[in-house]
Amino acid sequence: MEGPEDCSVKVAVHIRPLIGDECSQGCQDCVAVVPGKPQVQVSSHSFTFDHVYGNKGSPSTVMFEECVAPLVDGLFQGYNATVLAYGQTGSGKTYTMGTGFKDGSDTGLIPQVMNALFGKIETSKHEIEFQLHVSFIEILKEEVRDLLDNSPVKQLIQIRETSTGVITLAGSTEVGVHTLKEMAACLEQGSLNRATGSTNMNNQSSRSHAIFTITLEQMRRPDSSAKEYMNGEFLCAKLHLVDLAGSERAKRTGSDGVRFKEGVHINRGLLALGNVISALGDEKKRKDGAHVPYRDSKLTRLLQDSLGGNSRTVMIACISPADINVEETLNTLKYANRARNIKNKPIVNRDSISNEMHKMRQQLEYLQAELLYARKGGPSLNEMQDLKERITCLEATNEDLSRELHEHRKTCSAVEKSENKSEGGVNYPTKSEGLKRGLQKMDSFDYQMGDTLTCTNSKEADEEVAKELEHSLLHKAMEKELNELNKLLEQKESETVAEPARSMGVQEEIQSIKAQKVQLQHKIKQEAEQFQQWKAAREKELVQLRKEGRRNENERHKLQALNQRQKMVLQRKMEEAAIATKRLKGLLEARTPSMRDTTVSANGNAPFSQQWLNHELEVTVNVHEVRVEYERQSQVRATFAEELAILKEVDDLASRGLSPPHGKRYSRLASISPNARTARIESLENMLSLSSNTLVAMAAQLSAAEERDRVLNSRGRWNQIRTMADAKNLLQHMFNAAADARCLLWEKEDDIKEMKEQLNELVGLLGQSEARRKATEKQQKLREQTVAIACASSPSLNGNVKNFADGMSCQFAPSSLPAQRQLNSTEGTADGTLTQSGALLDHQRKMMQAGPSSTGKKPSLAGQSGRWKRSHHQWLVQFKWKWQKPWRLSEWIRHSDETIVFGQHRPWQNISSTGQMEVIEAIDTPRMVQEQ
Ligand SMILES: Nc1ncnc2c1ncn2[C@@H]1O[C@H](COP(=O)(O)OP(=O)(O)OP(=O)(O)O)[C@@H](O)[C@H]1O
Repeated sequence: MEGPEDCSVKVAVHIRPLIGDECSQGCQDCVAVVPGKPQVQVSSHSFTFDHVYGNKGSPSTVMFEECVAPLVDGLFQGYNATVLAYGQTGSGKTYTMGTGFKDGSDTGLIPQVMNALFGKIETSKHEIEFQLHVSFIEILKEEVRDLLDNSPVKQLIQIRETSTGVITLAGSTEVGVHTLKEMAACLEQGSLNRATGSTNMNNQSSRSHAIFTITLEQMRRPDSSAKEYMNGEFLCAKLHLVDLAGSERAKRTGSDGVRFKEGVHINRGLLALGNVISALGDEKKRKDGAHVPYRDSKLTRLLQDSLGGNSRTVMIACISPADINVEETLNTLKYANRARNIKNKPIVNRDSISNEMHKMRQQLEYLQAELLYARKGGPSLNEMQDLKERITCLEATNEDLSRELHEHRKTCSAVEKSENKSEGGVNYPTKSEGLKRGLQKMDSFDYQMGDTLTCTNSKEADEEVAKELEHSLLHKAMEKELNELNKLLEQKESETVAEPARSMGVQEEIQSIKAQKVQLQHKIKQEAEQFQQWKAAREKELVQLRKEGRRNENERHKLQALNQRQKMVLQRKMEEAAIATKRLKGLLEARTPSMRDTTVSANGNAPFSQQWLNHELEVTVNVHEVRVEYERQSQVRATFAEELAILKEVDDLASRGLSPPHGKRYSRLASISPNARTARIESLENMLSLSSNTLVAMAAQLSAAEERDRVLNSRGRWNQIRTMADAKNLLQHMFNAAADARCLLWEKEDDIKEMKEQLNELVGLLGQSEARRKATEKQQKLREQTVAIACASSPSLNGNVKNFADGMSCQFAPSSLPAQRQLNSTEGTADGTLTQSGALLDHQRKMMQAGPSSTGKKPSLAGQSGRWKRSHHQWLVQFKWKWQKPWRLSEWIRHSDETIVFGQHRPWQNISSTGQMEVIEAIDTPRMVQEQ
């Protein structure tokens, strides 16, 4: 073992772009990178790391060269190394590491590591003998699984501890690999075997920690001169490439139901790393085991070995830039920031025993070879040495030539590419022409669809004017021609009168002129008809357009109103959320009273320790409030975003002259006019950006609360209680608070129960009222028919019967009252069936008995009917009030009985029932009256 080297964990943040789901949810990019600096800004928080990639930080393509390539170099010097990807689900860990490796794709760090590794081996294989092994395991819940196990029945790997305290994995496959292809096959096989599931944020979510370990053994060839980086004979180093499980709060992933059990473990990414970090950073905590998250402490140690300790470690903190994920992003960044403070102690691994064995093995080989040649009488050892040197020389030449060839090929392909590029350049005008055409098409489409109100579309108006002009010119021309023919005819006719001798030739001319005249008249008529037809069609078209225009206009107004209403509601909600967030911020930033201080404060308030407890409870409730609000707002935003996505899709299709496909998704939004669509898109975009700021602010406070909670928990929230008396005091206080809360909860639940019952009754009443309305309508129709028949048979009765019928309908038809008033006025429960309103009546009876009405007078049912004539709403209010203040029950009943206006008989109850009246009563007479 060589001397220690101090090395802190390097942290690089990788910001992936917004992905499909986030874009369709209307998420905004809320992560900014300070230009030219490895600094990330989210909301008002700013973090500095060793590197920042993506989102206009350094390009992701240089991540390998800057962060991982030095570790690969170190591997050849015998240093263990670890690269671990950390972050919430869907933040790009698997993508960054390449542990979802398929079909030889070389995106991701691991494929690049493999390339670099074999590249380096290739250049020094003549000096050094290399052996490579890989293992690929995943830790899912508490189990370690071998991803390279090909057997049909897979055995779980046992974690064992040797007598020297080294943690080993019994039964994990270590595959010896010789080529890049073989190593890639292992990565691919393991990637396919990984446990994946679907979460709200990632369809293909890896639900476990995956550790791909490359073990590199190096033995210097006896004749090697490669001393510059290999002091000893034998080196062994491991490179752990770790893709941790998502670090998010389990609830947000939505991995519930069947996946609940695993959901409990989702935080393990965070916990395991947290454990390692605290274990590495704080010896004391490691000893008392306060941070061991796994039941199996060996598992924790395995992770510690893999994730840090004596290796050079780079942590890539993967984050999503979407505002919807801002809380987890902030948590990740805070975590990553803490990881930078961890100091590891990388060491060069030299195994002295293997070193010795290797030397002896080589010696043995040498002696065996010598013996063989001596027996066969082959070339002497010196000759052999010469031959070997020649071979080495030839191999070196070969290598030089290969390198040259490689360089040459590279140059050729670069030239080819640039040629292709320049050829491709020829296409640009074509492409841009296509784009131009598309734009033109869009323009003309908008132009046509732009305003369908009237013929204000200037093109159509121009056409119309031209057509009318053409018609009038033609008409005038033909009229002129007709006039001329008439004149000519007159002239010819007068000629025949003046000179009858010439009449024979003139008569022919006259006939011809007359024929021409008839033809022309026919043409004029035809043209006039055609014009009229065109005009009628145009009128019809205009009427249609006006109708459509009016419909569009209505729709536009409606949408405008909807936009405004939604915006107002959203603004109000945002304001409420902002107030809650501000309150939470205040609470989080407030100086909390010390829990240890049990003295009573100077102003006579509760002891500081109790104030502390109250404060903590308030923070908890506020955090809950903000979180609930946050979830709600996110949902609202998702709805807006979905609508926006559909509208944009429809817009895009329309711009290409296509109509949206049939289906539920489009049915509601496809038919709105282009103008209304544009306005709605604008409004939705506005609302989305409005909600984004509030969401980010809320998430920032939630993250701060989580951080505060973490700090409190790590300090041991209750550690400050030192004496039993303090504990008892606080316990009593807590008990009181819990009891108060429970009582309040009981009251609220009781209220809810009451309200539900009352709601059911109201629904029942509404149903009855509706049935009555229908029956009365039927009656009204019947009556009208009777009146009509009567009028028809005796016209003299007409006026009287009609007045009588009108009078009756005004008097009796409940439908003449608005529905709400019917419900609130008299019929109410008194008209309802006893079965449906039984509970309420029972209750009422009980109250009657309990109250001063039990003075001996048996309340009449008619009296009860009067009680129910009170507004139901009033009754509800009093009923609720009574339950909230039970001690005022008797007072309320007395008051209630005194003020009740007892029922007045309905006028129709006294009317002698004949004819139609009987029918009305049969339907309208309240059951209460029937009971009576
Ligand atoms: N840099 C990137 N560029 C483009 N797409 C990316 C990038 N990083 C991740 N993605 C995409 O984001 C999605 C989620 O990525 P990935 O599966 O790597 O997340 P993860 O952090 O490993 O999630 P989990 O913890 O759930 O396994 C994938 O569809 C992936 O293709």
